[in-house]
Amino acid sequence: MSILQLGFPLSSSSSSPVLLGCNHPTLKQPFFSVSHTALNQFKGSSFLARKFNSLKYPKLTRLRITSSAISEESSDVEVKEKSVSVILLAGGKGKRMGASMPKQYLPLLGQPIALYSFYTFSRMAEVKEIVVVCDPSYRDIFEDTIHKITVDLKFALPGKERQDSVYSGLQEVDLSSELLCIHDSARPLVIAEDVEKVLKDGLLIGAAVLGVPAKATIKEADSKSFVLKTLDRKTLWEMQTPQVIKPDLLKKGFDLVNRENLEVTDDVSIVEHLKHPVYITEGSYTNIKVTTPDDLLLAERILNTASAKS
Ligand SMILES: C[C@](O)(CO)[C@H](O)COP(=O)(O)OP(=O)(O)OC[C@H]1O[C@@H](n2ccc(N)nc2=O)[C@H](O)[C@@H]1O
Repeated sequence: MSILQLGFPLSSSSSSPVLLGCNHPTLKQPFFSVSHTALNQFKGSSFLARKFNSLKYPKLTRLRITSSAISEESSDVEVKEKSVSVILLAGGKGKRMGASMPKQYLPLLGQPIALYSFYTFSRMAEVKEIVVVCDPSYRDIFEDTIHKITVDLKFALPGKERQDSVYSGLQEVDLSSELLCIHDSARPLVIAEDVEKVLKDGLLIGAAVLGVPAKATIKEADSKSFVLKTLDRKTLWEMQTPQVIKPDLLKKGFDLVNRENLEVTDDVSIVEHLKHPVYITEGSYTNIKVTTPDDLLLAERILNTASAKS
C-alpha cells in the first residue's frame, strides 16, 4: 500500500492545493475539487478557482480534498480507441500469501486472480495491447484466452523488484501508444468505470493514479515502533492501480530513477521525482490488493455481493 500526502503551499500568494513535491509551471489552476459544507453547493471549477484565490490559507487546511474537480475538464477529454497500452504486472512471487504458487494465479471463485483485470482491460475500446509481465511458465494462462480477446497480447520477463518489472514491460510497449496503464494483477476487482476516469485524467495531466481517501489514522514511527508523529488524515490517500502515465514521461522518469538508483514502490512516484504533477482520481474501496489469505476471502465476498446485486 502506498499512501500519498497532499499539502497546501504555505505562501499566502497562492492558495491552490498541490501535490507535495510537485511544482509544475503550466498548471496554474487548482485541479482538485473541494468538499466542504460551505462549498458543496458550488461545483463549477471556475467558481472554485476564484473561491480558492479569495480564501485565506488557514481555512483551506480544514478542507477535505476529493479528486473530481478536473472531471469537468476531463469529461471533454477523449481517450482514443486503441491508444492505450496496459502493462499488467504478474511477475511477483507473492510470499506474504504463503501459498504454493504466486498469489496472482490462485483461483478466485474458480478463475485465476490475474485473469479478472486482464479481461476487464481486454474489453475496453481504448486498449490496444496488454503486455503481461510474468514468468514464462505462466504464459499459457493468458495465451488460452486468445480466442476471447480482441487486443494484442505481448509478454515481458519480470524483474527483481516491481519497478524492474514495469521497466521490462515498458520495453515491449508499442511506441505509438498515447498512454500507459500499469496495473497490479493482484488487484482483480478494478472496475472499467474507474479505469475510464483515470485514463481521462492521465491524458489531461500526464500522470494520474486511482486512490481512495485514507480511512484510518496513520502515524509515522521510528525503527523501534515509537510514534514520531500523527499525520493529517485529511491529506492522506491510499494509492491503488491502475497508474496512468504518458510514455515519454515514464521513460524520462526511469532515466532519472535508474541514474540515481532510486527505489519506488509505485509508478507515479517515478514521475514525482521529475516534479511533474500527478493527479489522484478517486477510485473505489473495493479495488483491493490481494496480499494475504484474508484478502482472498474479502475479494470472494465482494464478488459474491456484486453478482447478487446484478
Ligand atoms: C502499486 C501499489 O499497488 C500501490 O498501492 C503498491 O505499492 C504495490 O505494492 P507491492 O508491495 O509491490 O505489491 P505486490 O502485491 O507485492 O506486487 C504488486 C504487483 O506487482 C507484481 N510484481 C511484483 C514484484 C515483481 N518483481 N514483479 C511483479 O510483476 C505482482 O505480481 C503484483 O501483481
